[in-house]
Amino acid sequence: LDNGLALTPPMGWLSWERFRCNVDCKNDPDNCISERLYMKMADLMVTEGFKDAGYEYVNIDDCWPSMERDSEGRLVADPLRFPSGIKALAHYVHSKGLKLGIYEDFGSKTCAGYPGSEFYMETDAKTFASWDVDMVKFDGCNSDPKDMPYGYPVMEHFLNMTGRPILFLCQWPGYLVGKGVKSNYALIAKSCNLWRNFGDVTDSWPSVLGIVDYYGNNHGNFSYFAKPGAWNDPDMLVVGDFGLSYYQQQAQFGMWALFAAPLMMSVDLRSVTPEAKAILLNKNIIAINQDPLGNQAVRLFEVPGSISVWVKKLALPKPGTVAIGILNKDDAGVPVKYKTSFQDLGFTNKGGYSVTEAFENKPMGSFALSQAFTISVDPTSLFMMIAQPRP
Ligand SMILES: OC[C@@H]1[C@H](O)[C@H](O)[C@@H](O)CN1C(=S)Nc1ccc(F)cc1
Repeated sequence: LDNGLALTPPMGWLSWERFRCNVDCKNDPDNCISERLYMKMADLMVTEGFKDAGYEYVNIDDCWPSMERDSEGRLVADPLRFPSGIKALAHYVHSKGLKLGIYEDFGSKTCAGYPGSEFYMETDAKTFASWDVDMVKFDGCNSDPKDMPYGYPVMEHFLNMTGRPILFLCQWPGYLVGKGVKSNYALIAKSCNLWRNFGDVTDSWPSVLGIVDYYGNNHGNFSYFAKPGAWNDPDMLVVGDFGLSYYQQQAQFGMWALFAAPLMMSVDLRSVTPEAKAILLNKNIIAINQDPLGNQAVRLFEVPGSISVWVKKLALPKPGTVAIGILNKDDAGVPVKYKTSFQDLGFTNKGGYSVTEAFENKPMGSFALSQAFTISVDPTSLFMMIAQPRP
């Protein structure tokens, strides 16, 4: 969507995967969906260095509103859980130099059964702008997927008419998967700054691999529609949660960097471990994700159940630079040894490449174009290197 926003993939924090629809503030005040939770996470994004690393959105998801709209048909935040209101919360988040995201749904109700935006899109767009909200995630539950190619552009129009720059996250293509309705990615990229095109991530390695496979298969060639202002969204990061091993957390972070995905953490920043924090703050990997060229990685090939090789073109530190990821899905004990050369990978720079391992920023030396080299990739891990063309 050409609204001047998201020129690089958005970065931030989103409550859903880690906090879900916990509305029991009476018995669980520290973890329920409330203004206190978002204010706390905003505070920690600043004090723990996430803001400095580029994370800027603090996003509310489902379950925030009252079950009833007001007499003017406007959405109202739950008064017990958001007593100050969304506008005050937005101002608090802005006072920290961050941005606030909110959630609604194209249908009659949200996925969790809260009031949806159907028949209220103009009202809701105006309400969000009046609250100084910076991003809207527009879900697709309880709606007819056939209406989405008409409805999502209309919501974008209403948001645009408010005159406030608001990042628009569409769930549109994700609801067309398996419905026999082909996604029109040209129209989607014209109407949305980012779009979820597959199922919800959960806190598990199989869930992450399912998304990786979908992106590798690239049905409808959606990866070619990624560009500044328009991004494929493989859903949240679960780095720092419970289900992934250290190396699997590193692998998700690296793969999302290669996807040019929004980097939306869904983690309790009050208890994130130093290891998980180091992954989330890895400057080298964030630079791959935020590269100004806005190219999304494609999978060159895959050995089923074993390694797959992914390439993302970069503009920095100089044109011709590429990030190369080698993902090993194999969980049978020993590392997989992968022998190749830049020529075998389809590269052509006559001077060869100088290579750095990306996670630890360790120089690997220079390789002539046809020079063979072997990479050892540990089980359920990602090896990531940056290759710069040599003159
Ligand atoms: O309720 C909101 C929640 C989150 O916003 C996700 O990111 C969205 O993809 C939608 N969503 C959920 S749980 N959607 C959903 C997930 C599984 C299901 F069987 C029915 C609905």
